[in-house]
Amino acid sequence: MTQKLILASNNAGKLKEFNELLATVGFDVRAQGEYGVPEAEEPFFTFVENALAKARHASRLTGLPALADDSGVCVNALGGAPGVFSARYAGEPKSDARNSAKLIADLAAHDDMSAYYYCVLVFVRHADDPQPVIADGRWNGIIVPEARGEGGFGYDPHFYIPELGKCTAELAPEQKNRLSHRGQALRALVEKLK
Ligand SMILES: O=P(O)(O)OP(=O)(O)OP(=O)(O)OC[C@H]1O[C@@H](n2cnc3c(O)ncnc32)[C@H](O)[C@@H]1O
Ligand SMILES: [Mg+2]
Repeated sequence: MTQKLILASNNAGKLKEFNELLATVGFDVRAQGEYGVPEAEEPFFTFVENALAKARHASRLTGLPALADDSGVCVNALGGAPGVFSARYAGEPKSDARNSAKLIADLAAHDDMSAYYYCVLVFVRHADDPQPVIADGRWNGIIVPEARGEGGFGYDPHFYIPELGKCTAELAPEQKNRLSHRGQALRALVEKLK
């Protein structure tokens, strides 16, 4: 029997990627929205604390194991911003387009466009699991002002990978999953669960 797993996210882009990434792993993956779980608070200043809060919240409300992702884009010239604040960088309501526009505007006076995507995944077997399983991944790139590509989500039209000559929104889903911060973190997490 496959084990049910709640994905503690309301981000459609992430959910799509997790469904692709987890397709081969023996879990019956359900989005927290299917269970009426509302968005968790993300009050912390570290990715890992926010991911743990999201995982525990979803697990507590469903009674099922949960996997949460906290991620963001960290720009070196901005001291790592927007970082944990990536989803709401341009304020509420969340908007990928406004977040990207703010990032480009903030970088206008800078020369160093280097950045990285960072992702922490936290898996809890139950809400009070004292041994959450944690894995992370990082993907280096360059922020470019001109949007390129239709794929992915978030900052992907502006996140350029020099080795590929493409922005991450121009990659096929399998290629993004193979290389991304999220793909790296998920493969590391699955190894730990074996
Ligand atoms: O908390 P949940 O419900 O999972 O959804 P969220 O969008 O609020 O997720 P986060 O709090 O982890 O914020 C992550 C943000 O970082 C950005 N981001 C993370 N991974 C990305 C990726 O693969 N491609 C583009 N942008 C990404 C994007 O703006 C996300 O909204
Ligand atoms: Mg969030």
